[in-house]
Amino acid sequence: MSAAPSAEEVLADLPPTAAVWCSGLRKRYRKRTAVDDVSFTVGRGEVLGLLGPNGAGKTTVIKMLLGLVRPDAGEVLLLGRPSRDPRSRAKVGYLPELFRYQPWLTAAEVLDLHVRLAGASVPAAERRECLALVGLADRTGDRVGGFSKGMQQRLGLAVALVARPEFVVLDEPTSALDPIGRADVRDLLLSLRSRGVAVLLNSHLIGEVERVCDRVVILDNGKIAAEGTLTELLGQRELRLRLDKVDDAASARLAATGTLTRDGDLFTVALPADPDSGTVPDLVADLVELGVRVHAVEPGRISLEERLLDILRTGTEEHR
Ligand SMILES: Nc1ncnc2c1ncn2[C@@H]1O[C@H](COP(=O)(O)OP(=O)(O)OP(=O)(O)O)[C@@H](O)[C@H]1O
Repeated sequence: MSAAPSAEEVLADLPPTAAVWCSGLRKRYRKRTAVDDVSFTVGRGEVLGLLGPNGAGKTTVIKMLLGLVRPDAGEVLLLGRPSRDPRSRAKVGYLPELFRYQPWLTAAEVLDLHVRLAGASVPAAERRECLALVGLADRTGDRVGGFSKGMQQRLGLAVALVARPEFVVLDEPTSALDPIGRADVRDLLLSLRSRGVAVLLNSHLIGEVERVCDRVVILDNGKIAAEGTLTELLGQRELRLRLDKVDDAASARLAATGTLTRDGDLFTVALPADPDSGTVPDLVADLVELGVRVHAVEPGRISLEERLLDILRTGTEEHR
């Protein structure tokens, strides 16, 4: 008869817990309520965007998740354990909003220091790769005191990523970066997600959040004003086409792509939730083939920025 599995083996067979689970988080500073009854989850491999105006409570939530601020009420599980447990904290990478590294250290030394602080063992080649990943390959031996703001932010990203985290928290990771740097961070986030690493992204650059996040939590006055996937928050993707010479066959072709509405020569097709890359070009090619004259084709869905402003304005009115 085989021996009964150990508790470790039983745990290893369970589905992985969420990267973060928090429930009923509250925090007051004197008379000011910074965070009021906030609950959400970040799944493994999920990129969650945390949005909201200045002072909404985003950084306070992040600090409570990481055990850096003690909540007045509520609970947090980080990688399945209490957030103060060093075993979970060792697997979390954090880029704080305000940070400053020791100016007398070189980039490579800053990374070495953080690897040691995390109690991790990361081979030198991997540490160098990490600096290369954030675009600092040729500055590894330079002192941080001589770095530009954007270079310091890149180093901060390397620090957050170097100890092979399972959950990464990035508080305004691109505020000092140039457009190429921002695009690099986007690619970085997508590659983390593909490796099953969960990411919590706090950014005022809403277009950036819209491009990379699977789900968004919007905070306002310390409370969750809205949350959901982009499709839940923004509605389905639409395609708007300005067409003429549309006969029955062309109408049928349009309707086969998604629910069709028409207003004169403006046709709107609600696209499937996850259209493949051929959906739109195939439709246009078929319409042309059917003799339709295609004057314009444009995506139609409100942007996350418009939706955010709408939610915050409505919230404010409800508040009055
Ligand atoms: N240590 C503190 N002492 C007193 N009040 C604080 C402290 N930290 C945060 N607050 C207050 O809590 C509220 C939320 O602040 P928080 O920094 O979490 O907002 P935020 O959403 O991250 O803002 P921003 O987008 O400007 O970074 C603010 O009213 C702030 O003044």
